[in-house]
Amino acid sequence: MELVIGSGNPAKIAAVNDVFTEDEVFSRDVPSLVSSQPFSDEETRKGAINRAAGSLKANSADIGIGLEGGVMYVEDDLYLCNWGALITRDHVSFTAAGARILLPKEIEHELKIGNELGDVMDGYAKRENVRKKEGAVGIFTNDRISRKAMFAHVVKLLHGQWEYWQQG
Ligand SMILES: O=P(O)(O)OP(=O)(O)OP(=O)(O)OC[C@H]1O[C@@H](n2cnc3c(O)ncnc32)[C@H](O)[C@@H]1O
Ligand SMILES: [Mg+2]
Repeated sequence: MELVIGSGNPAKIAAVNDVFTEDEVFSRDVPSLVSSQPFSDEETRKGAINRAAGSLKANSADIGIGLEGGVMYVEDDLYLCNWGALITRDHVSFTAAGARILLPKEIEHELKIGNELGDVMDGYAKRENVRKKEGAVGIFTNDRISRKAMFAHVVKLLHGQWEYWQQG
């Protein structure tokens, strides 16, 4: 089977490869059609769905996958949130959300003034390309859960739902 992931981000591509080990995985950097820093569950989920749909248009694969990172408020606290979508060539779609962790107030401030989390994290952690490697989730969990591992969990949720649906 052929899959296409709607991102050029290596952490996202590796997450799909980790779960769909028997399949051929392509990647296409397609637009999420939401803001570059989604600020709610709704917007982040929509970005994942748009990327899955867009990747199927850009490639002839059987399945398109979209993974999107964002942030969302619970009362006054800002959390990292993550969403995934899997869409088949026949337009059957599945969605799932990943881990959430609380972000420090200083990160919240940077995002509120318009900075993207990926850029903020590089400055905060004094590392480079955090978004393509351990991610904010890796930094704030002391490298125990990487961005790839977190997204692999989302992809597993998608894979499982699709398998369950296939069994009728
Ligand atoms: O190439 P794409 O697929 O767009 O990869 P991306 O790293 O930009 O990832 P998203 O668009 O899904 O994430 C939206 C924003 O949130 C940032 N972000 C989300 N989760 C992150 C994480 O765990 N670590 C670092 N940045 C993160 C990301 O860099 C963007 O600024
Ligand atoms: Mg992005």
